[in-house]
Amino acid sequence: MRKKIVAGNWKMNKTAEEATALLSEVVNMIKDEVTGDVEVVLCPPALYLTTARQYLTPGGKISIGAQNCHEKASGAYTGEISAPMLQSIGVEYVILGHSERRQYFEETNAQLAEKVNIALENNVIPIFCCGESRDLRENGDYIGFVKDQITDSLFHLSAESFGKVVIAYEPIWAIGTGLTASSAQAQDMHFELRQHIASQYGDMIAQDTTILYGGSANAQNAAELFAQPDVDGGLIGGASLKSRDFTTVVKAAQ
Ligand SMILES: O=C(CO)COP(=O)(O)O
Repeated sequence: MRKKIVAGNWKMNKTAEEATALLSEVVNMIKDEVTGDVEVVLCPPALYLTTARQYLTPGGKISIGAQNCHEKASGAYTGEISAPMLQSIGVEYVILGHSERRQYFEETNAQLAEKVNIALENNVIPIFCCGESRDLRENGDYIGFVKDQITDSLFHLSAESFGKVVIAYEPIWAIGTGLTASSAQAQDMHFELRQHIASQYGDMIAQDTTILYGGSANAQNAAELFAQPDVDGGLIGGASLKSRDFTTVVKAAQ
């Protein structure tokens, strides 16, 4: 049985004081209200990862994730953060290949393959993001495009390593726009991606791969999205910045 996961990507939001308040609210609400089998991954800005760690109880439902890491283990890369550093402070996950990083920081599929490698070498689980633009959705082979992102950045992995990766399908046109993919659109793409994974790694691994949906998922639409057979949870942006909304989304996945 594959894992259900709801991850909150805070992006570049919250001062230290605000972050601490949100962490404490979210941790308490999840502890009190979420009884089912769903893993929660909080991905605050890197500056607050150590603080986030201190709020978690060992063996609990909540893990922490970074929003990015560098493809090298260490060195003269001013301003960057490496996978060994993340591991050394107890970070379990790292978001890689978010469309904002692809767009604003020109991350390529080949570079992301290196980031995936170094994360896995350091026991940090990649949450690998993929997704098409609006233009591609309307005018092109958007399914092929997203499959290629997965092929180019992940299909060099051994079956054992691939089995650790979490995929997040985030159509760019749905991110921060309020334009959620319909549950049918999400299901169709997740089904296609699972078939694609099966073609490389076989049906067992494909069935065990957690595929999250991201893009304007919120307290109102999460239940319908997560009810789709191939949607295994969500990667949540805006709605992860409010403790009540985020907890409602998490509950929708249990
Ligand atoms: O990019 C996202 C999560 O990584 C989605 O953001 P929104 O939920 O704000 O659309």
